[in-house]
Amino acid sequence: MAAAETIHVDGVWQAAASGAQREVLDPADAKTLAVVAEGGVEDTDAAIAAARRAFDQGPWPGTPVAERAALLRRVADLLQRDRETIALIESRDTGKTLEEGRVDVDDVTNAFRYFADLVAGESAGRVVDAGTPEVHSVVVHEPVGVCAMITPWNYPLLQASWKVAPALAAGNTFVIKPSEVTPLSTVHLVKLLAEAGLPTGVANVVTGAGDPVGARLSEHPDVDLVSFTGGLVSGTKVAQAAAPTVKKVALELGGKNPNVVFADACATADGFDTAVDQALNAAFIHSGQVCSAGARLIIEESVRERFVAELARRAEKIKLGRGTEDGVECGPLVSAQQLDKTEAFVASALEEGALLRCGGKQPESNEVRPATGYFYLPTVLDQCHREMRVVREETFGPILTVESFQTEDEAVTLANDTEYGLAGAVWSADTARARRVAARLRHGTVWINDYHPYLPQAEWGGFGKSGVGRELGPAGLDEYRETKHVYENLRPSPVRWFAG
Ligand SMILES: NC(=O)c1ccc[n+]([C@@H]2O[C@H](COP(=O)([O-])OP(=O)(O)OC[C@H]3O[C@@H](n4cnc5c(N)ncnc54)[C@H](O)[C@@H]3O)[C@@H](O)[C@H]2O)c1
Ligand SMILES: C[N+](C)(C)CC=O
Repeated sequence: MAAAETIHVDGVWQAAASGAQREVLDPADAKTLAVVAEGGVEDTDAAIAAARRAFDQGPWPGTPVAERAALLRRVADLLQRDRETIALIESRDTGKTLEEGRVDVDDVTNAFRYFADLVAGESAGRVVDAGTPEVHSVVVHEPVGVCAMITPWNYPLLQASWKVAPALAAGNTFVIKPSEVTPLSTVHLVKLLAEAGLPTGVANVVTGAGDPVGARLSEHPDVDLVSFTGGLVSGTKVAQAAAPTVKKVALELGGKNPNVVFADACATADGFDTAVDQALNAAFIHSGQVCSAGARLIIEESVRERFVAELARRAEKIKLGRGTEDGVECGPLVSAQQLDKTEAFVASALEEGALLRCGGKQPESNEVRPATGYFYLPTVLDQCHREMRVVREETFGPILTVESFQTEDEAVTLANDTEYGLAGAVWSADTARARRVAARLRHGTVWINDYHPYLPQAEWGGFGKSGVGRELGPAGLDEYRETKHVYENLRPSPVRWFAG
């Protein structure tokens, strides 16, 4: 496979039909990391046609479930074999630390193993009691068909695996379009699928821009389902483009996620230490470029000053640098665009009256800011309120805003005061209160006394404008299946509805 042959159609790695290429940049120094094919409509149509043929005429949809599960387990083994290679690709492409890259590979592996076990453990269908022994009635699941998958740059392989693993488990074929910013690990995954023995044409990849590649996938009549993970603006366009063909649409969009801390969680030294540490983890892991980032700290007023002072002290000590270097805790932002966006959010927050507690600029030291890398200091903005743009919109950068409350009702109102509804957390030493608040939060995932864990067995997705549908868990498999009722009359006879 030559450098720019990153389009995979019908088992063949190839360059873009137009010959166009794109440079993928290393966000730590803005230098070229790789050159990939810049696919267009022609490449996308060819990939869809291959996936269509593989679904309509190929063996995969009819492959016994046990064999599909076995293939998924082989992919999991290959992912673990290549763990260091993939972690390095992911770290250099996204800027995240090598250790975060390793965790991603393990989570991806677990997703493949989970969906293998899930389908392998299912019964072939659900027998329905039709009320008479003369009828055999059964509800079965079948693959949806050709799936289009569009993924973001922050967790390229992880978000791909939450689509690819259930889609294959269910017997679908697919075309995947990774983010043009970070396409490299998806290309590697598709190579592993071939190595594991997936039939030709089942897995196709087109590297290229959202428009035209993602747009074409969304509108194409031969695509039966489009599963998108990314921002609200692009997700809305995908839904609009998909509507005329009434294909299934799954959207995993952004969040503006509250991290609610009650004073009782901070009553002991250990409790205080844990809540501060986890607030840092919530907001700044992967430089805040996480859909579920706890970017809004909503804290009980009585502990606000002590909590925020300690938080800012620790945030200032976060070690920035190239994600592959030992000891580095936060890498750069992924692109110049993300850096510009972060700077603009901080500037608008300060204009609107926020109090800067730390950060608020790029690091000055060359040691942590090599050449033109896209680094930005972890930033804490105190005295924020709901009218501020930085509180309402997803910043997707290393910015933590602080709001405070006096009562439980006020905490819940603030936490739900967002058009999104992806994730959030509540910290309290009072179990009854923590559960009461969790029950009132309008978010797809709620953590009590924790932040960020997700499990392949548990559905992931959002309320409100955080999306439509769920990934992971049994519902994450059902996204990729049609449900069919087969009603078999064992003693057919005339119904005589018509006399003649
Ligand atoms: N809910 C989740 O699980 C989850 C997970 C990760 C990221 N995200 C969200 O993703 C966003 C960050 O990722 P991003 O900046 O890559 O998002 P993005 O919306 O800019 O891009 C996502 C993908 O959509 C493609 N795209 C862009 N325009 C398109 C169009 N018109 N038609 C079809 N596809 C198009 C892009 O090329 C990319 O592959 C954040 O909002 C984040 O919250 C959500
Ligand atoms: C879904 N998650 C948390 C892995 C990545 C979100 O950006």
